[in-house]
Amino acid sequence: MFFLKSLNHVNKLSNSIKNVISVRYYRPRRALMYVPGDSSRKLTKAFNLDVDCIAMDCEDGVAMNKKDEARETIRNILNHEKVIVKRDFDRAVRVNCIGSGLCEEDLKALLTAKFLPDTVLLPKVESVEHIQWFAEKVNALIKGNGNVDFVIFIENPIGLINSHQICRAAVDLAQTGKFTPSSIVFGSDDFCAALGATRSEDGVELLYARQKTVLIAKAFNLQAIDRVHIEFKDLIGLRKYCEQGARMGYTGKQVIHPDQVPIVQEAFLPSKTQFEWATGLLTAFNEYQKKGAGAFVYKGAMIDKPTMKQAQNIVDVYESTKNA
Ligand SMILES: CC(=O)SCCNC(=O)CCNC(=O)[C@H](O)C(C)(C)COP(=O)(O)OP(=O)(O)OC[C@H]1O[C@@H](n2cnc3c(N)ncnc32)[C@H](O)[C@@H]1OP(=O)(O)O
Ligand SMILES: CC(=O)C(=O)O
Ligand SMILES: [Mg+2]
Repeated sequence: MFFLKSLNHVNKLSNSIKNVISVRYYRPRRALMYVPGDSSRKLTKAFNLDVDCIAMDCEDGVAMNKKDEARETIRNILNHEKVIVKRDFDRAVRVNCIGSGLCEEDLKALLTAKFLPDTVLLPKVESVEHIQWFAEKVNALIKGNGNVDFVIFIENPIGLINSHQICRAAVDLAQTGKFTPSSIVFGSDDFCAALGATRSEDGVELLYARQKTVLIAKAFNLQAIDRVHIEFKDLIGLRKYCEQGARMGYTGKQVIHPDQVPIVQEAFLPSKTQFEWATGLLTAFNEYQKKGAGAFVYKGAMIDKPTMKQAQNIVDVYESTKNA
């Protein structure tokens, strides 16, 4: 269900479960926070927050006449080693979309800085050709053994229709490429605009696209990152939509304002009760496997492999996110 990179994360395990359960490496993106790349003030503020992912933006958060400034400001940041204040965050960049004619210049500036960004976010992906274009540029620009995580944005109808082939191409080209597909972002604002839909309180106009995006993500073992709640002062609504997204299978949510971060980070973190349920279940599962039993009863419910996988997901996320 989740993207796995290596097993070296096992060192972070709590002592109590260290010898019983393994934890798979997981780079969390519960809150993916946009910061306009031309705003040094906001960037400085963001680096001091307790947030999983900071997306330094060259795209829609930046005015057309500030694109050069954003690119230069972000490149200067990437020329310095990442400084961890609150937690080891994902230092990500969102480049302009391929159709804009600005993407190549963004990639050239950002992938040749002294340190690579951890992740490149590519908006408005529409086709396999977009992925091929991206792979060619990234592979040519990144030197040596460098590799970046890759986040695909689905934010218009043609992108959604082609999303299966897009993900297939990304996963296949990554085998020999310098990028690793990690997530799909649902860009609901652009999606609404492209659809000609009117945003409503319950978001019914986006339901199909929101569900299909999470479905495609999970089919390719990618994280699924839910829509922005643009009414950033409405923190009660934000919590409600986080809970709804998490129930649908989303693993995180895009945010635009610091006040949104703690609510989102908390909403996508499994509770201590869930974690204890999961570790207890995994321990029992290991014991029953040794005895040759595939199915068994745990806390009154029948458990077999699918429930074990859900429990493992909870442990992975909990362990990777709890440490500041
Ligand atoms: C659909 C999409 O593509 S979404 C992605 C593109 N959009 C964006 O990136 C927008 C990001 N967000 C923002 O720029 C801002 O939050 C706005 C414009 C919406 C509101 O900004 P403000 O009016 O300054 O909000 P507010 O006064 O409440 O901000 C409080 C503090 O948080 C800071 N802040 C606000 N947003 C951010 C942010 N995204 N990152 C870092 N710091 C931020 C402000 O600078 C301010 O700090 P300061 O007083 O020390 O300067
Ligand atoms: C986040 C974003 O890019 C969108 O909703 O369009
Ligand atoms: Mg968008």
